[in-house]
Amino acid sequence: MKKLDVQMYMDTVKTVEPYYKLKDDGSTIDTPLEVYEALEKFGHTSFRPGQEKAIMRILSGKSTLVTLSTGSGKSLCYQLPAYLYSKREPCISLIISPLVSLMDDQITGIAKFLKAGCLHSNQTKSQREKILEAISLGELSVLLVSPEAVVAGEKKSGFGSFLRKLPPIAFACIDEVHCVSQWSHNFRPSYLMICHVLRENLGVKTILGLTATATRATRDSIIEHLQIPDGHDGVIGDVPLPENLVLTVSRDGNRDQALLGLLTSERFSDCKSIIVYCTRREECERVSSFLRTALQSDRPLPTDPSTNKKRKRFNIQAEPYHAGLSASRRRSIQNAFMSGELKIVVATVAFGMGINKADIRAVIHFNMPSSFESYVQEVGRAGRDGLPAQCHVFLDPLGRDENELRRHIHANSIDRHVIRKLLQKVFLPCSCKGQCPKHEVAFSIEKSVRELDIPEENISTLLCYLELHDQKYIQLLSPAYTHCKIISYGGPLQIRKLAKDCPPLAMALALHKSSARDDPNVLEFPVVDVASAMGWESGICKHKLKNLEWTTVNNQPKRSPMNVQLSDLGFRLLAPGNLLNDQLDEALDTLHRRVGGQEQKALMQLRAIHKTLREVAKPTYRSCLEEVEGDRTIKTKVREYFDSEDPLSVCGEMEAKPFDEEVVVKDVRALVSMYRDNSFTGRSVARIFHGIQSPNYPAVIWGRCRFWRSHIDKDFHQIVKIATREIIKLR
Ligand SMILES: Nc1ncnc2c1ncn2[C@@H]1O[C@H](COP(=O)(O)OP(=O)(O)OP(=O)(O)O)[C@@H](O)[C@H]1O
Repeated sequence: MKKLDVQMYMDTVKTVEPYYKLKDDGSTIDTPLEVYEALEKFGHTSFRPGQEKAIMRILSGKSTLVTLSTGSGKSLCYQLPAYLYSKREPCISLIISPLVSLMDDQITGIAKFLKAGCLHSNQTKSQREKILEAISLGELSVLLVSPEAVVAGEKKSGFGSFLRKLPPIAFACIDEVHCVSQWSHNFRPSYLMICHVLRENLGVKTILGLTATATRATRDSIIEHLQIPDGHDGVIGDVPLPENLVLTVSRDGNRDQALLGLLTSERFSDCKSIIVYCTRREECERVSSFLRTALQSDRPLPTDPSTNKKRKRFNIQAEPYHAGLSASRRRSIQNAFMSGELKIVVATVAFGMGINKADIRAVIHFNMPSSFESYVQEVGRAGRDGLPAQCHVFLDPLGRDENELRRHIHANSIDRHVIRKLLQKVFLPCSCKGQCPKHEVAFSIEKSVRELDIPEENISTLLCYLELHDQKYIQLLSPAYTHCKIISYGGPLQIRKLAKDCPPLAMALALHKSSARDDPNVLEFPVVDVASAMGWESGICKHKLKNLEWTTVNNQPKRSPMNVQLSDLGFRLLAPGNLLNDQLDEALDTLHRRVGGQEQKALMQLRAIHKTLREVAKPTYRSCLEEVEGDRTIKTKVREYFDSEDPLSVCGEMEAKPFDEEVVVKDVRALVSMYRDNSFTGRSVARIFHGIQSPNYPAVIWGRCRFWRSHIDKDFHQIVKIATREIIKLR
């Protein structure tokens, strides 16, 4: 929404007063009877730890962070207040959840008396319209939406427009709220903006954050984002890792055989639903077919000691699951696993986000997890029913897993000169004197991705950082088409004739005159250039231009001989054009520091978990079959990590391991001379050597090059340095 629209919208928004008043000292009142009655309505006789406090805080209008382990009953913390608020007055509670593919399932899980609906981009138009109608009729008490839908709320039409139709919002709940701070930098840029939009654009005062994993540092940053009035006192949490999980680690030389041994051992053989996590897609495929073959062999049937009868032959089916599979294949594998038909899923971490299967009995990390945060989240998918569940990590004795995970981290780092190029697209020079009111800027997403050689998501993130910067450098607008092509079937004269009544067309013609033009019947131009030359908003220009396709004959609308095509979706924003060089440098430094900081942090998180797992790992899986006293050590260490003021201090100094430069130098030269047409940078060479794909160097093509992944064991930044130096020498 634009500022003015926001103001108008905010003026019409009726705010919802807290359900209960706070005591004079700012604390919540004692829990009234009606809250217990509501609890009973949800089918429970008593609160689980943390629930009562969270519910009373939300009913008293105090923003709160709930960090409870998976399966501990976090949903009630928003469902019960939503129920009471909606009983008192017409209002809605907004639940922001990143799990778009599972929203429909989440709705099914909500008690029927609490009218809930969801809005997401995977719905058909008619499904969406039905929900919108229910919203406008005030029939819904709870609405689940994706973070993107909330942030896209500035659009006048389309997906984001529903925000204007909402009844007063009682409170908002952000699920997986750690995304605000932890991996949001590349996971979902929109998470960075949510709190801002909720507060500024939707007038939400109370926000509830839910997560299963948050270190102290993450909690600190969530407290800041949610503006929790009483800081850490407003955090309700338990120690991650439920007691029913049995955790072990081993560092077997032959992991395939060890995995097989583990699965057929007494500890795991009765587990009916198992997730095996691998880092790479290829590994998922390989391990699942290995398991299928190995587990379905005609081995003699084991005897069941209780009945003394031969047990049924293993009916194990293992299937891979990763982002490289088609959506329908992924869905059918997920469904088979959920229904219990499929026993083992060998998956990348893409599997499991929001999987709500209470009886997953085991989670095995065939490759080590990338941080304690991911570890806790991934093992937390097992044993949600509270019954014992088995978890095991295989640690590569040679540390190759760590290299593999490091690749993923480096994939998101960005060169300083690339950030500078992006800033040049954002801050276009203008001639404003004094404070610039900010101009509309739009640039093609596709072209920028190619030019900067970084994915769209990373560009969005950088733009979000600029918007959230203290200086509020820019204001992001929703993406829009940037290019206009007008084809006149009535010849060039027709274009000029219509230009008389269509100022944007006249301006396009004027601007276009100076450039060479091949076909006189065709006029092509960037819409924002025309808009800014006129001082109009590009949306209005596009509307006027699109209207050229219609004419009125005898008071009837009729197609004109013009065809107006809008194309090339672009990032769109408002930015000042007269920033001083110092300010530009500052913006550049901030972004570069932030990206570098994220990379450094992820590397340290990886190192922290690797170091700890190495300390607790048994030499082989066999030592983990019966005695599980190691379990205690792991749990203590994980808890220490989450409670520590400075959890990453366990890593010590990060030093790159020295390596033989000569080999790398030789390979850089060979690569550059082999592919002369490519304008390599130090980073693009390092990415190839580490097997990291980018928009201009996709794995499907470069994966065939002999240098792909050839130096994965060497420090990425050292390779960037060496390659940059060699490329300059070769020029
Ligand atoms: N007070 C309670 N008494 C008994 N059972 C409860 C209570 N609160 C919640 N539950 C039950 O606990 C189970 C898990 O709850 P829920 O799905 O809310 O967990 P969660 O913390 O949101 O998990 P996740 O992290 O996976 O989202 C549900 O079956 C729910 O009905």
